[in-house]
Amino acid sequence: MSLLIAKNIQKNYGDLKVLDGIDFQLEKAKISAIVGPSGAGKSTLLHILGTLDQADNGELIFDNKDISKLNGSRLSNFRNNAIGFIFQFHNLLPEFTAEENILIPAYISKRDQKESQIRAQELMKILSIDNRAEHKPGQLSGGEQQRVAVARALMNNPSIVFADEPSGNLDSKNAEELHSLFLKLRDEFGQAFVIVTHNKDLAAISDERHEMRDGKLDKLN
Ligand SMILES: Nc1ncnc2c1ncn2[C@@H]1O[C@H](COP(=O)(O)OP(=O)(O)OP(=O)(O)O)[C@@H](O)[C@H]1O
Repeated sequence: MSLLIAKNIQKNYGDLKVLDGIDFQLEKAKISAIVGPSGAGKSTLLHILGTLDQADNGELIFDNKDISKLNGSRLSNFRNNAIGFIFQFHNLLPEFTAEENILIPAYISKRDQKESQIRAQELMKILSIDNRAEHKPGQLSGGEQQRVAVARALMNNPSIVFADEPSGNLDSKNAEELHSLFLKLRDEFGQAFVIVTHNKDLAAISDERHEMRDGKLDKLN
């Protein structure tokens, strides 16, 4: 059964037809890469699939549930519990420690504090940042900051993590480490990812690749 099914997603910005009837599916424990030229609409699609933005038309079915019509607090509750996000620039809060940043989604969802702390500590171990828990983002390397952002994305145990150019701001060694981490999370925890990327290595290790071009999404071999 598919975790996510998107049907006939359409999005225009004024006269600009950015998404022209996109169909997309994602299974559990799969990494799906979306590639394509700059301005093709990759981020727009990712934001719509991740419910950060709304399509003009189309259907979004998450875990067998039609979420296309959700809005307001029901949509934000759904998003905060079912979806994780990783961006190119990690968007960590500079005044908070690594651990506090990781805990933010749990605070928002009012999850049990003790259990959340245990989960945050487990995630920091898995991501090899447990010795950085008390550091603020400014005291962390770029690779460590991005791993904190990955832990934050995983905090509420999302069905799907959406990542927009997650290694776009990393040097090749840190990028490679991050990519290995995605594979580990897929293999050990069945985590599913949708990743927009220009990074050829990341596209190559993904389970499937799609190309955005002229408003359409094509599956590549
Ligand atoms: N809020 C908006 N209002 C108007 N136009 C927008 C908006 N967001 C994106 N666009 C336009 O939609 C098109 C697709 O943008 P998008 O960011 O999705 O492309 P992309 O494939 O992710 O590009 P890149 O690889 O450069 O990040 C672009 O022409 C962009 O200028």
